[in-house]
Amino acid sequence: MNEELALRFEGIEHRRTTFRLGPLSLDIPKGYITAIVGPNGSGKSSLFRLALNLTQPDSGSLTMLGEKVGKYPDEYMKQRIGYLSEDSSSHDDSIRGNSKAEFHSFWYRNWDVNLYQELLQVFKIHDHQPLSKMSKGMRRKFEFTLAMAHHPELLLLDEPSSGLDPLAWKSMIEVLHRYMDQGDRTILMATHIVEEVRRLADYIVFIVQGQVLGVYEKDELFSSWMNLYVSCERASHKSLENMPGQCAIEHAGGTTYRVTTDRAMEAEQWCRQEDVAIVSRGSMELDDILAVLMEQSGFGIRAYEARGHGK
Ligand SMILES: Nc1ncnc2c1ncn2[C@@H]1O[C@H](COP(=O)(O)OP(=O)(O)OP(=O)(O)O)[C@@H](O)[C@H]1O
Repeated sequence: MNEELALRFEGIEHRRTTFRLGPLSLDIPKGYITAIVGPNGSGKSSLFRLALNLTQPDSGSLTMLGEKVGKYPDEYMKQRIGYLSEDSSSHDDSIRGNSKAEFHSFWYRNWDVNLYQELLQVFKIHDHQPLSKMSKGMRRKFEFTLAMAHHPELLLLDEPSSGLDPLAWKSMIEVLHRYMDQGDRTILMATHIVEEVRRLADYIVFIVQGQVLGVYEKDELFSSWMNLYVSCERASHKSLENMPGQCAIEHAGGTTYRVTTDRAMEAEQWCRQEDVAIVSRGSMELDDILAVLMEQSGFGIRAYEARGHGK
């Protein structure tokens, strides 16, 4: 058993009529924030449902906080986890916020009424309303508050900022930073928001069509991926293909080419050696990197068209 891991997916496969997740293996380190990033329908929420034992894999095994998922009753594991699902449950619509909180206080051993009240104030929530009467953002903030208030060791957040206004989003980021400051806490979050990943994540997992494309340390990822605009007499598609980490080459006019590399430092060194002038450098955003990775793995638009589809 690895004490350093919050979650371990080992050879997990989950088949549905129109979708197959895996087979995949994935380690989520303890003490860090990991963001799962991928297009709609790629399997992010499915990973959460498997971790929470809401659905079971067809093969493989899953370990969470050192325990095999499914070995103990869910009630035991859920004491240690805070979960914010993508959608609110309609079963709770008629319940008032404070009644739901009362239920949580009874059920969770570590329920912290002071933290609960503090977060209500931070997010300006009035918990006497029925949940169905709260606005989408209000309800999201309330459910986030509930997920936090029993001091979970592990937070599973499925698109946490969905529906939040910019001020509430900032508050949420601060609350999450404060949560992590306590040490030995872990967050696994699914998100489409690039800025959220930039501000929060230590690690990034890219997932597409049920397959993990890679796990990356965030700062390393952003510093190693770059668009280099290069120019030289000899510059031709052919010679630039030898640039280290070269992932894509596009003619940008005249003798200038845009080369995408995932090994920026080595690529620049190569340019100096080969007498290729670097005209400018462009950092890459997460969605650009994901698009290139998808092309490389055969999941991208070009790869799709090359297989004779989409014409
Ligand atoms: N209850 C279900 N029954 C059958 N198929 C399902 C069910 N829930 C999800 N799926 C399918 O599983 C696939 C992955 O869905 P999932 O919700 O895990 O994706 P996601 O990455 O979280 O997407 P999004 O970014 O849109 O939230 C989709 O093709 C979806 O249609």
